[in-house]
Amino acid sequence: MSDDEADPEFLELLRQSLGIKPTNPDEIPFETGVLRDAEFIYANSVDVSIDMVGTKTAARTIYALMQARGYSTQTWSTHSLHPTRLDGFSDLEIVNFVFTMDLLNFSFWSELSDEARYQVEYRGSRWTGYNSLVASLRRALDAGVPITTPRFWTSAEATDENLGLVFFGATNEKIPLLKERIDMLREAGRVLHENFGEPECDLESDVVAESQDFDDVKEATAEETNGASTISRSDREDDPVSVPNVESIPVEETQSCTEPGPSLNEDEQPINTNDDETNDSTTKSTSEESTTEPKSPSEPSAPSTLPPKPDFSIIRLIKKADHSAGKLANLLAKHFAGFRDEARFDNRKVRILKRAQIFVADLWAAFKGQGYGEFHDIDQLTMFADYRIPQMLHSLGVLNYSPTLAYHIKDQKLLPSGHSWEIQLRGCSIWAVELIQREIKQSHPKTAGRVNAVLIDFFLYDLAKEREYGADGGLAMGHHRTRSIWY
Ligand SMILES: Nc1nc2c(c(CN[C@H]3C=C[C@H](O)[C@@H]3O)cn2[C@@H]2O[C@H](COP(=O)(O)O)[C@@H](O)[C@H]2O)c(=O)[nH]1
Repeated sequence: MSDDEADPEFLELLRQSLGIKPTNPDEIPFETGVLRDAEFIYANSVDVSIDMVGTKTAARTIYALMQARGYSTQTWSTHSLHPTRLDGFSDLEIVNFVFTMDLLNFSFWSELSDEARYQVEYRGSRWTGYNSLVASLRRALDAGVPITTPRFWTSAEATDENLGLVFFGATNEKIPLLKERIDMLREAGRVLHENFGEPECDLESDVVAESQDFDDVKEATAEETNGASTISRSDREDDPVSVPNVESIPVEETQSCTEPGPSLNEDEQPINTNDDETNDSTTKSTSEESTTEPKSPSEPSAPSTLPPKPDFSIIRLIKKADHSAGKLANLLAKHFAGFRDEARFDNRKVRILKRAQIFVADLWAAFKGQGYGEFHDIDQLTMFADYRIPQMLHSLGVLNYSPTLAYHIKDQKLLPSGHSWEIQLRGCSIWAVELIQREIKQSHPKTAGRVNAVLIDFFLYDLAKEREYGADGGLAMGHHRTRSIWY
């Protein structure tokens, strides 16, 4: 423990002397502390500052654009690669997909040219950046590889070679930090199994409890599913929401406690590919990332076995959070080293929690604030401090850099993870989005409850993608280059 952190024993003594109830060390707080730490970083930053006039102007621009586009949680599902019920995913599959995606949602930038950089071929297009990850997960599922099933990550079949094939690219560049991604999957698989694994193989009671708890999702999505023209898999037994009663679960599944075998379960068929990916509002921004000329698929032969049992460990983790966004982010940071995105700044520990928070936010958006996505304190989440939003905020005139930092970024020099500049960029971005949010709410009081840091962040990310290569309103400067598992 360092000088700047309070001695927990001393704090406990102080609480006792003041007659305050002792705290339970196992209790997970509802507050993340990210916003408080961001304000501290902002107040002590010397190379990054926030332009107050720029912030007000940006707030006006962002509000106007969000209004004009009807930007909301619904927008998330219009991203052509994101999993949806209309695309045949069950709720369990969406939860597991989103978790896997945000477990690996980091470091996609390349030092190579646009042509030579890592790209994933999927559905006749080549995908880069974040989309390359989502495409590789979709491609693996299509091929029958249970890449989003936690139990698979620690199975004998999930060798380095097989996991490497999941992220197979169309160019000579590999996905950045491949080894770290594989380690991340294995660590998460182990932690989920140890802390949120099946209680004595009692799948039945779990499924019943989960289906009762989340009945509202069932209702909310029934309409959507009924109207779907694509093949729906909502009657799958691995879906706790759409399973009306436990009797519909095949006997082998409720009784089996054995580790997943190599056979392909009929009910875990690869996801049906929906070829219609063009009629959505975000297709433009996402397809801009893919090359125009479709290449012939040169997909690798990947492991094609699926576990016989559904894996509810992530759902159990979510349920532990009692519908609190802060608690869920804290649970992730507590249990998984790979989600513990913290740093030191000015001799103090600061929490940033980019991927833990974006997981909660993606759940919220994927389930439109209901069922697994219902969080009563979603507004306490901050923006997700990565390398795209600072770039966008700088381009909008919100963030200013000292000349040395500005040249460093412009010259595309590496910025080591944990460097003071990096923490300033991340912390000031969080605080800037908080100020933008306050400005919008102050100018438009009726938006309270409909605009928050999550939506502003998602919007800014989408805008950054739109403007990445655009001649008009293009991004003023490149992004900072930190090779990191945190974002
Ligand atoms: N702050 C923030 N950072 C985000 C995202 C997303 C994608 N979220 C989806 C969900 C809702 C949105 O509408 C998006 O469709 C990825 N990233 C981060 O960007 C970087 C990759 O960038 P590039 O190489 O250009 O793809 C990398 O650090 C990655 O972790 C976001 O939303 N917010």
